Amino acid sequence: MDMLRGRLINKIDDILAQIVSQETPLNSQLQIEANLVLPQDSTGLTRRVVLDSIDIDDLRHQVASHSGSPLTGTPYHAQHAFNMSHGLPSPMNTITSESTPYPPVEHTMLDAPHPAPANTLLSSQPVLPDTGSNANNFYPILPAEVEQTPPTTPPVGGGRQVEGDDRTFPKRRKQDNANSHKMEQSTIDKLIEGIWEQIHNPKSLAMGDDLKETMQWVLEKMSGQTSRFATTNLEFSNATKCCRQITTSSRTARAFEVIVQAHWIDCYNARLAALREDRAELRPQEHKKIVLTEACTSFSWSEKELRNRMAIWKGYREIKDAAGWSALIFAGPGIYRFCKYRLGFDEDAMNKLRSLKLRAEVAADTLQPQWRQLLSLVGESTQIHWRGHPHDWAVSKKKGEDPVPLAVTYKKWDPNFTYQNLEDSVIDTDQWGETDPRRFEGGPEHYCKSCSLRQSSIAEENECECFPNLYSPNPRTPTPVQVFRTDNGKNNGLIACCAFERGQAVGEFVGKLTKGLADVDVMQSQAGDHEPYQIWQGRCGNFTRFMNHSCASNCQFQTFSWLGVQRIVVVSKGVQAGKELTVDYSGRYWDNLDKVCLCGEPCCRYKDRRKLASV
Ligand SMILES: C[S@@+](CC[C@H](N)C(=O)[O-])C[C@H]1O[C@@H](n2cnc3c(N)ncnc32)[C@H](O)[C@@H]1O
Repeated sequence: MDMLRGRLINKIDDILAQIVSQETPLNSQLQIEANLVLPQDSTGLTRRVVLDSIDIDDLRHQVASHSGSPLTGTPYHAQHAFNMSHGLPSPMNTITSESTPYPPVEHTMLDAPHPAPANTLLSSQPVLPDTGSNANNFYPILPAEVEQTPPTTPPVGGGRQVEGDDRTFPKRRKQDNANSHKMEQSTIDKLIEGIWEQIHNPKSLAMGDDLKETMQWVLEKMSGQTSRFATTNLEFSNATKCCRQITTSSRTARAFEVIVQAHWIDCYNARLAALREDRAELRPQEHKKIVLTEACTSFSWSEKELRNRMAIWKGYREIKDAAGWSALIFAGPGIYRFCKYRLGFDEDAMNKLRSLKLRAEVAADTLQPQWRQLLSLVGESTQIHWRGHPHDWAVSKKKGEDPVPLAVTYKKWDPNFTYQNLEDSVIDTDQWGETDPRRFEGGPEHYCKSCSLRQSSIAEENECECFPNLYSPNPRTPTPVQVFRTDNGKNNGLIACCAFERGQAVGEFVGKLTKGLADVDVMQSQAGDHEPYQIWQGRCGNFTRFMNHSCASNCQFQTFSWLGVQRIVVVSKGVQAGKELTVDYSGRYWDNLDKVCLCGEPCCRYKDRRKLASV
């Protein structure tokens, strides 16, 4: 029954999502029927059973009033629990095919305090029309489907400079019909994205507390409560902490469960193989029967019950064999459904999982190394394999290809390459002393220049939610991105492990705050009418340093002010999980740069540089 119910729910959910996104006349009804087809040797009749009828307008109204609609890409199943009984939805500088990334050109400090903006990366500048520096030169970001090739920025100064745009950043998509024909993510893609989310969530695996300790802790927290339900602020906060604690411990327990169950399948197979050798006189079916009986006795389950569970556990083992232990451990509750119904459990899915294996291990080892301790339960090595910062490794999208230490990927240009990962920009005190060149003048109160709401580092006082994943009083969680080896001559690039919704911040362009650099890649910016500054990422910064240029980029640089300090934010224009994250470096970057663009887009503006130079 469970399986039937699951299949029906999925089917009906999909139909409902389609209907809601289509035009239907007012007062349309969706009638749900089933046909009971009796065998020919019986009556030969088909009996129609009307199960229920749904008012489409009501349905559409409910979906629209819901905070996340299926049209925004949130899994429909997660939003509406369909009640079956009631029927209503409750690199560079040479013209070659291979570019050199961040060439080991010695950077020169210019004497002039306001250096010529040579070779600067300009954020979002390419989307500006060629009409000078007037603030009204607004080139709007259109929805992805209708976005046009932006006009080329005229040559200004040198090249290799990027800038942040202080106008608009991509807004979250309206819940209109623009997405109505969007394909739903496949089950495997949902599972994979779930794995990435869990790996990048520092709270997903708590180690060391056993259940008894957790219960004791919960009881202590609850002891002073005035009623069974938390009513005061403190009581509610305690209840929330208890709930979080239990949820985290049960997630850990769940990880224990899946690895032990997957391992048990290997034990079962080993026992079967041993029996085949010891009792060669028996037929294969008899060997199987003996082992099943042994297992049923120990589990105290019927054979049917055991077989049902084994079917799911075999799924866990298949996932472990394809994607490795780390993916299995971080898969989360979605894995049960995936294995139970084996929806999309095909060769294509298995190949996706195989190419995920080493990438997931790097992320798990560097972000949540305690995951390895769980492996002692199944006799596997608990040795951490990939050490350091997650972005100290350049991973491969191809299955079986080992991640490479970042420094190795720059060896041919710079044998001594090092990169220091920074959370926040650092001030080049030789240039700026202790003064942050990004700071605007102002009082203790800060209001967002974009949404006009109050910004504060105190949770209760902050109202600005422009980029909550970067700027909010809550601690930041690691961004689900990886540095990867590109296969078209661009050396490294940045890959999105999870989707980034349009308008969502991917990360802040973080590096050394300096000035006067020439002939190296820099971000050029200016806070108000203060002296311009540069952000240099040559040897220190964050993952934004690895974003390649595309003439049809899926992200853009934007200036944003948080607590009176200007930031350069990489904002998504809508990026799917598994895609390379790209920005448009702009004409100013490419000017005088003897490299060709390898973005491969039909609208590429910098692919034929030889031709340009001869004009
Ligand atoms: C900010 S770095 C990006 C990361 C770089 N690919 C790496 O491996 O370090 C910029 C350099 O990457 C390379 N690059 C980025 N986008 C490119 C493109 N579309 N075509 C060719 N090379 C590109 C160029 O060498 C460029 O100077």
